[in-house]
Amino acid sequence: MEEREISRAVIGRLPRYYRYLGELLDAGVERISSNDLSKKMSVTASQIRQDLNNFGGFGQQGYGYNVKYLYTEIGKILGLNREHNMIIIGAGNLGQALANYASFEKSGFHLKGLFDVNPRLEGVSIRGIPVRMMDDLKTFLKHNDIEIAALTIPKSKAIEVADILVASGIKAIWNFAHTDLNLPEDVIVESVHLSDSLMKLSYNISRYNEEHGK
Ligand SMILES: NC(=O)c1ccc[n+]([C@@H]2O[C@H](COP(=O)([O-])OP(=O)(O)OC[C@H]3O[C@@H](n4cnc5c(N)ncnc54)[C@H](O)[C@@H]3O)[C@@H](O)[C@H]2O)c1
Repeated sequence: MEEREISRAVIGRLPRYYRYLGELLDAGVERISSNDLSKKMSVTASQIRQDLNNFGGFGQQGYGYNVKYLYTEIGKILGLNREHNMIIIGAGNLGQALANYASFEKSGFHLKGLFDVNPRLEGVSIRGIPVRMMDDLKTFLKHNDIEIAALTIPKSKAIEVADILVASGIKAIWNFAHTDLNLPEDVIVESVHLSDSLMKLSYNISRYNEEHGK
């Protein structure tokens, strides 16, 4: 496939296409028109055509899209055709919830370790993965090929711990701590703020109430 610069907005929509196409595949659907996909996803058909044309037009006029091909190609763009090993730093409420969510494995994200500073968590196992102490982190990273670290620790510790991770060779951080990490350019950071999503929900509730005179 031809390499092109794809806008961040389009990239941001790809996981959703990937999810829907995966469901269609599971349901045995081989082809889908942009109109049908549009109805399913509540996105305009022209948006779908525009987005998917970025990748050299997977669709054929009159035939619709080949679901498996599109799913595979979007998966490749999202890097899901490779396995990713990850660790979680901070085995508290959120860290344990992430560790318990087995579905990440289906997309090729393999949880290899959980780390914390709380000695009471040492030896606790989540889905067979023991919580290790931070003192063991450097040695663990030396002997295991880990690409991603999820940071689910208090904000006050995030910068210090991110620096340790980077010094130990981690190249990607999935940051849940509510703080910006100022890391070298070759370290990829994706920050997640569930509260942003909740605020969007709140905005939509207010808008709905206004429109309906409530
Ligand atoms: N981004 C989001 O959407 C979102 C949602 C919920 C929570 N959070 C954030 O995630 C973090 C964790 O939340 P939680 O509810 O799981 O808290 P928690 O207190 O249950 O867990 C935090 C864990 O981090 C450990 N820890 C503290 N310092 C550490 C260090 N230096 N190295 C390793 N582990 C360390 C603690 O011992 C504890 O087990 C907080 O910063 C919280 O604000 C973010």
